Amino acid sequence: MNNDIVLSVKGLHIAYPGEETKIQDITFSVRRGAVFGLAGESGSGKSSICKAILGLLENRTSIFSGSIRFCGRELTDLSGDQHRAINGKDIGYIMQNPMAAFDPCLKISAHFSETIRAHLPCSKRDALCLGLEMLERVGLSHADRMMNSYPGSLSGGMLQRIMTAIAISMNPILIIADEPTTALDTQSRETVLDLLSFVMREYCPAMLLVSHDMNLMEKMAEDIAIMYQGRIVESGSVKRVLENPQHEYTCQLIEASRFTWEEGRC
Ligand SMILES: Nc1ncnc2c1ncn2[C@@H]1O[C@H](COP(=O)(O)OP(=O)(O)OP(=O)(O)O)[C@@H](O)[C@H]1O
Repeated sequence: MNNDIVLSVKGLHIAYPGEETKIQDITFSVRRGAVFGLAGESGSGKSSICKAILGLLENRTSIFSGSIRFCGRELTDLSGDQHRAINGKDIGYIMQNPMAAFDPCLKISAHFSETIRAHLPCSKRDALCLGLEMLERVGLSHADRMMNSYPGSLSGGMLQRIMTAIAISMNPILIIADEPTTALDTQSRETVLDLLSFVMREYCPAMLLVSHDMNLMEKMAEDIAIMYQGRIVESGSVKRVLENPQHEYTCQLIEASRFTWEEGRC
């Protein structure tokens, strides 16, 4: 086994009965301390792959086969409880929509306390101390006040930072960041970019970064796979893919991302 490989996905197939798009033959690996980018059109299957890694695909509505190995351990054989022991601790998850990631009825302190105490045998007070430290680390001032706030009273950008703080509080081996810049304005995109760069510099996890945004990929990722209609149509180093794209869809993605950021800067 190559110890440098944290996540290895091989021959993954996912189908939703009745849905036309089938996710087929997905193979890639994520190295320790490196960012692997998964880019592609909407509906090509990126979130489904993340869900498969996290054990969140429902047997009732989806059929999947293939291998997903995390630090050498096969994940597709695990029970829900076994996944829950890994998710949030060894695998941190930064979701696409920060508003949807939080329970609106629970204060931020409860979100920290629940995640940390699910994995560490510590008191509520110790969990909150760790939470406060993490909020400061991701650059949020007034951490005390924030802990006492409900998600609805905070901006999307703040919630994204808090979600990142929760994700890194357990020092995960792998972080999955699913479309972290989608639907953000240019300035917020730059902030998320700084935040993810900070996470990589300080915590050095492996990261699976899912995005349409080739600018983000260029700045963050070493290697990339491009998905189109449920398949990986091109993969390689980000430098090679950007300089010499082989698939027509890759060219469109690069062009669209250039336009988006330029548009935002006007
Ligand atoms: N729970 C589900 N039940 C049925 N079909 C689903 C389900 N989840 C996803 N799909 C279908 O699977 C395909 C892939 O969806 P998925 O959300 O994984 O794509 P994506 O690349 O992440 O898209 P986006 O970038 O818009 O988030 C789509 O055709 C979608 O409609």
